[in-house]
Amino acid sequence: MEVNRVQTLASNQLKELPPQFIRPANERPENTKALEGVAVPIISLSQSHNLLVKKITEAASEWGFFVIINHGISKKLIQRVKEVGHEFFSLPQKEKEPYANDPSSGKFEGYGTKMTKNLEEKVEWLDYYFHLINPPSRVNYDLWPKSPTSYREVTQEYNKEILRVTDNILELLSEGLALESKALKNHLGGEEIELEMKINMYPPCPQPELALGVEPHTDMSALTLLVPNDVPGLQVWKDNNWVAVNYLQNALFLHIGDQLEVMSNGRYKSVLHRSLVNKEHKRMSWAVFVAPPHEAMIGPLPLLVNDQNPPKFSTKTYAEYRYRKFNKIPQ
Ligand SMILES: O=C(O)CCC(=O)C(=O)O
Ligand SMILES: [Fe+2]
Repeated sequence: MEVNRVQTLASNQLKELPPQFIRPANERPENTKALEGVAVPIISLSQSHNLLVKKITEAASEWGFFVIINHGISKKLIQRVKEVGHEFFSLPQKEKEPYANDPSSGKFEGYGTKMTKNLEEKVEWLDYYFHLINPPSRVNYDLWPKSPTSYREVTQEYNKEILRVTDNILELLSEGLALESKALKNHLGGEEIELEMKINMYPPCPQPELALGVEPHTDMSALTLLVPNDVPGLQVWKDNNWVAVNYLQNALFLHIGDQLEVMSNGRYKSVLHRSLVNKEHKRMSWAVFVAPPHEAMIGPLPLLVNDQNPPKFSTKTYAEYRYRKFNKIPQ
């Protein structure tokens, strides 16, 4: 199947944005500017435990988003993750196409570009690469880029490090709900917890004020840990405004996703976010989605509901949740 890649379109020195990328007026960045002078929470993981629990719990409840520093993942490793992703997308087009995914037939992993079925529906200005990275027993390494050759080793090492940080964050978030520290991780499948890598590639865009990189959405994961390149673009929704997230070298941008909002019965907020694109510069970001196995039953945790706090969300398998979200069926 022939897919028009955004990267290919962008390489044609377009002066104008093709119509399928032009957002309705009320969605355009030029009409929905981010609020100036608001800073997102930045949290150091190396501070006193009690203070850390308090800060993370507050940020997860009020923002559903925070920036993590002093997380212990080396600058060098983050740099290498970015380099191997960058190298893959720099390959000639014909070397990338064999990795093409096909979401319409359930093949989500691989190299992808969203397409429209009708002209009303607008598309996003990006290509991506999506694949499972954890647990190792479920990973199909044939679906990972084979070029550059260091891709696999670097990504496996990053998986280990992200798992370690995830464990730490889930413990702090459990404590913030007055739960036993392993509670959230256990409900997310314990050692079967799934991590998925999505590399987002946003080529320079001729009219960025009319387009979106990714449209406003909440992640369906439990958590998402993201590192961008140094081109700004991520914005989070807070108190009825968009707030731009500044680049911070070596930091991890943490999003609370839908599954943690459900499990916490709404105490933690799944953050609405979007990304903008840039006229001169290519933007890239590396998102790791942390999610339960598809067969896991996810609902408000029993210890968090009672007569005064009835469940705000229904309980269903993660597979069912995903199916509904993809097909825009109310949960
Ligand atoms: O590129 C970004 O900063 C955000 C990407 C994103 O939200 C996603 O892939 O779910
Ligand atoms: Fe997202």
